[in-house]
Amino acid sequence: MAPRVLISDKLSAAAVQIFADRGVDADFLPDIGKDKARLQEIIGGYDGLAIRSATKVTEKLIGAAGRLKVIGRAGIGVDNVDIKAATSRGIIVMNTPFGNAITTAEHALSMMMAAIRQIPAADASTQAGKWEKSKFIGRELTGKTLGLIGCGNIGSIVADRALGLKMKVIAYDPFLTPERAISLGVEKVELETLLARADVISLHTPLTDKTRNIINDETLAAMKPGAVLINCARGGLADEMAVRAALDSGKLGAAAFDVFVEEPAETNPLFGAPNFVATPHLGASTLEAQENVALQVAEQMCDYLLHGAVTNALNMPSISAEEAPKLAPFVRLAEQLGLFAGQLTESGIETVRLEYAGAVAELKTEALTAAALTGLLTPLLQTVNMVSAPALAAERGLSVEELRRGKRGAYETYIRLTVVTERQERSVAGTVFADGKPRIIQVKGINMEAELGAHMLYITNEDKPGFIGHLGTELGSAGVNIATFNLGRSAPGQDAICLVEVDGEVPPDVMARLQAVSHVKQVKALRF
Ligand SMILES: NC(=O)C1=CN([C@@H]2O[C@H](COP(=O)(O)OP(=O)(O)OC[C@H]3O[C@@H](n4cnc5c(N)ncnc54)[C@H](O)[C@@H]3O)[C@@H](O)[C@H]2O)C=CC1
Ligand SMILES: O=C(O)C(=O)COP(=O)(O)O
Repeated sequence: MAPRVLISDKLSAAAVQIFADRGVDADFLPDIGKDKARLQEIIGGYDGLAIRSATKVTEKLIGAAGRLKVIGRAGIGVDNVDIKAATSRGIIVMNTPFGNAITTAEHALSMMMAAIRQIPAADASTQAGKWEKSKFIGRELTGKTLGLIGCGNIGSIVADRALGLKMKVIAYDPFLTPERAISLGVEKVELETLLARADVISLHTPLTDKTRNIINDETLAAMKPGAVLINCARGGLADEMAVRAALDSGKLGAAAFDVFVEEPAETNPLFGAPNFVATPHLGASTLEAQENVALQVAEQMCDYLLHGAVTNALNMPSISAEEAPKLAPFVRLAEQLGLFAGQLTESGIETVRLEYAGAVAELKTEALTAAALTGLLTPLLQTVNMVSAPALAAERGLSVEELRRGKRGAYETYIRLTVVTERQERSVAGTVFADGKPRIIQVKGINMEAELGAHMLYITNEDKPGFIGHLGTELGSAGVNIATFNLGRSAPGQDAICLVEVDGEVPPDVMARLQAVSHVKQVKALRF
């Protein structure tokens, strides 16, 4: 059955076309994002949700989205998505980090010019028949200092264009490297310096706990008198009441905002303030940007839903369409190793160590570790997948170690998973043969070669004559058919392990009889 996607915001029709071309059923309901109740009712029927900023993907909505595998944001900001809730339900959240960056940078520059030359007010006055030439005296940008708070994708495009306008550009961004600052032609400064020196300040950070209200009474007081403030990033970066007061007092010469704490902003403390310019979250709204982000998000969502390829996800490492098929058998192996160890481990796991040897070490091992953790946590948790497993493991205080090494021993490539608990260390290793099927090649240091079926018996025993016959008789007389039988031992007469695939569940009374077979130490039924 084709995957189903809901487009719940106003995406360009280009997205609908991509979904259709690639064989994904897409329902284009661009107003439903704003109808929370209706969205909640229907979301359960979809594998993918494509959004812009109007749809709020809350924990409650995610709770009703039983089938959802991917949320695609046609744009940059994902503050309207509860990523933590999505992650713990195993849903990938992806965005399109570059498609609308130029357009948004251009909007920030338009807002800067509009504010500094009072274009909206001059326009209204002129069209009202007044000719107030002396009322609208502006300021020149050449030679002025632009202070960027946040110099990532959009901030650096703004910097490039502002340098073309002969402005001096300074930037406060803790993650901007000195080398990058030099190559952009901007001076990296601390926030206090930026506030003290900038004639125009433009915000280009995401909204986080650190950036919320970064523009407040205190930072406004530290600005130059008559400074101009631009916000085309996120409402909430500036305290709107404080900005209003600064405009009223003349401390701020002008401000131009595209984004507001509450959106849609039908009323706002800033509306009507002197020299204030507003647009309704238009930063990304050009034909070019909307086509870019719609095409990109639709392609990314199709790649994931149809082939398991992951691009621009915020809660999962990227896996290209080329890598996905190479990775798939190792994902299965890693998950089986995790399931194996998870079912055998009774006490609390402290550390999980994954060793990747040979060719597999060249693949996206982060994804394989996520698959191993999925298997490991499956016996403990109801729903877990590669997206949620790393976060769930971290929540449980599990320390995860990854080692990568060249080919070693008889196998071209293998994965070994070691689980360390308070009491013991237990390892299980496996490989993928040319047929693409995973095999277990070592359990607790004992070599063997076993394919894992749906129902397995894991038996530890002493390597003594008579054991196999006795075991076979018990299973046969209980009507349990043996599909495969694999043995390994540390040395003749020493510890041995037996992995038996059986054609169905083994009843508890038969398990008890197997446990009583001579030389058996432990019998455990495992499910894969
Ligand atoms: N108005 C609109 O329609 C649009 C708004 N946006 C918004 O623009 C903002 C920037 O987007 P991008 O440049 O693509 O993001 P980005 O992630 O490329 O850049 C953000 C920069 O902010 C910096 N940063 C993070 N925390 C900081 C802090 N505490 N202080 C100073 N800098 C900090 C980061 O180091 C990074 O360099 C986002 O909030 C995004 O949602 C994006 C597109 C359209
Ligand atoms: O991409 C972003 O972060 C934006 O803010 C654009 O929002 P929009 O898609 O126009 O609702």
